[in-house]
Amino acid sequence: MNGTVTCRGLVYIYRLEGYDVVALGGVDLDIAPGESVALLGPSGSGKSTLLSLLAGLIRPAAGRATVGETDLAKASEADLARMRATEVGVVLQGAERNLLPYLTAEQNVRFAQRAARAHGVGDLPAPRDVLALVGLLGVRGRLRQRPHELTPGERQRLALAVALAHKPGLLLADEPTSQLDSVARDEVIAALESVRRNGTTVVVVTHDPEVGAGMGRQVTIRDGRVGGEGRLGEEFAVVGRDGAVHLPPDVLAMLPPGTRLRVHPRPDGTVVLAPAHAAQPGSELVPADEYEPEDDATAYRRGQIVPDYSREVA
Ligand SMILES: Nc1ncnc2c1ncn2[C@@H]1O[C@H](COP(=O)(O)OP(=O)(O)OP(=O)(O)O)[C@@H](O)[C@H]1O
Repeated sequence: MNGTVTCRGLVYIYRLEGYDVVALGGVDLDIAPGESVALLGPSGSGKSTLLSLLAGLIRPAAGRATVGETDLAKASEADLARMRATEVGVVLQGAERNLLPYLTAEQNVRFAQRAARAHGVGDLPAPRDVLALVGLLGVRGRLRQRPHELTPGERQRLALAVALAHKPGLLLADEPTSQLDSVARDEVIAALESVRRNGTTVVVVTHDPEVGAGMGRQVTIRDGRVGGEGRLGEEFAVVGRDGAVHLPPDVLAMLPPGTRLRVHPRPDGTVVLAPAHAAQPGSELVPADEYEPEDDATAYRRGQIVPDYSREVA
């Protein structure tokens, strides 16, 4: 069990006939063992592509990514197969795609352990323990039922159990709550939390803010890069390796693309971005040594100041 993820300038390009789609344009991301992270962001921003890369299903076009000890750019196909069989558990979108319909819940988990066993992993957990971890043990004899006999929420938790059958250090789940009602969704969130408490790193792609809130950290992917982060209820913009910052949508509405900004570092470690068009003759920004945060309201009304962005982003 390790579960560490490191991405540096990670790029992925879909090469289509006649043109390329740059799905990831330089992702920098660190995930520590035992963290739970939600990947959020608009449709098409690159979340699923990032998940597929971390799962070793596709290869980076450039940049670096490691999962545990495996360098995803340099690893051989055999290394990647080993990583998938022993270190990473993947839940594809749509519970059914992860399950064999003719096997019972318990048999599905046992079957999923075969690849790890083939790679020499001996101390695999009992399927019942894995099912207990996701809250499926003792639910009306669910162990002996087949996927179609389970409720949608139970089916999704069985898909989690199958991905966890070989006790991976990292669980990757793509939209694990899509098409679930709120009760089933909350059960999946609780199962993911139980998995994290058990020591597994959890990375979930989701559109659901409730799922995002249920994870310890929220990472927003925009245009193929990490655009922002949330931790403990606080929102942060993230400075990219090229110095670019994705402004939150409400600030972007005030500062549309192409706006010229004056950038004023402040002694207190904050930075003020002032649109060039807002500066009136004789209304210079408050000098750094006289700057007080309560001046913001006045300066804001003059259109001279926009929200501060801490340089000390997490
Ligand atoms: N197989 C593919 N072939 C070509 N382009 C693709 C393929 N898969 C994804 N893309 C493109 O790559 C970009 C990122 O897609 P991706 O599916 O990773 O985004 P996403 O954030 O997961 O979107 P969604 O939330 O809608 O699932 C998009 O422009 C998408 O159209």
